Amino acid sequence: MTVRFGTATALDSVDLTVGPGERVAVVGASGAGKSTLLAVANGAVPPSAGSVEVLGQDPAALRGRDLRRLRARVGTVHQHLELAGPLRVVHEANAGRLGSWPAARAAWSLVRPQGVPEVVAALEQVGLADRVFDRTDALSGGQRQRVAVARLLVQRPDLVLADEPASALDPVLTERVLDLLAGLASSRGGALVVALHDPALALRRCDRVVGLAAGRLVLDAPAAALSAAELAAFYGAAA
Ligand SMILES: Nc1ncnc2c1ncn2[C@@H]1O[C@H](COP(=O)(O)OP(=O)(O)OP(=O)(O)O)[C@@H](O)[C@H]1O
Repeated sequence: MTVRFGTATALDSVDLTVGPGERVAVVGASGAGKSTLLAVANGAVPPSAGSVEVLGQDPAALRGRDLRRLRARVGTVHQHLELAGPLRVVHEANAGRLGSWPAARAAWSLVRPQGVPEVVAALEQVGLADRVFDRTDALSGGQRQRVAVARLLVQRPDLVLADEPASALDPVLTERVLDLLAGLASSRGGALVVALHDPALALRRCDRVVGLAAGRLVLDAPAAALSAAELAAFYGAAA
């Protein structure tokens, strides 16, 4: 599959299959195409050429309820955290499951938050249980990142996509968040695909590493077959 933005080719003839239960790190220099790959996988960006199947379905072929059902099964932590400013943390966390609620319940939840115990349990896992009714625009970058992870814990997707999910976190929280995302995917028998800039983290937390350079898939290997030094060199070579 190929993705072009105007004259720029973000992904160039990338052929990749991720199976259930896999934990895949996506590595590569800035601009290599990692975010685009994840955006294709969650159906946000359609390929310019070729095809994409997400959980056995082509998102571009789905409309209405079928598309909402597929979206409810895919959880994404975005690199640039798109948390809506004036919303409370509880609403942001609940956004993960709006797709699986009837429209009336979703709307009512903005007035009187629904499912608060599950939200609190998810926030507890990321160390933010005391911020449930705070505004998201009052949170630090790392706290926002953790709210985004809590949103996925509430959503319980079958496929977990994460774009630098721990970029604003300290080392302890980084490990915790990676644990949670991997656990979430494996508890549903699904896959985790995570873009990471830290080679050692990629090797420690994932069982497969795919590498992109200028939109091309140039590495696809079991983590056990790679060393951190080799991966670090890959970043350097791809820059
Ligand atoms: N919406 C867009 N419009 C135009 N070009 C885009 C768009 N999104 C991405 N690109 C281009 O596609 C290429 C791949 O970008 P992408 O964001 O996927 O890289 P990345 O590996 O995630 O980088 P980073 O590590 O810096 O986040 C880049 O050259 C980028 O400029």
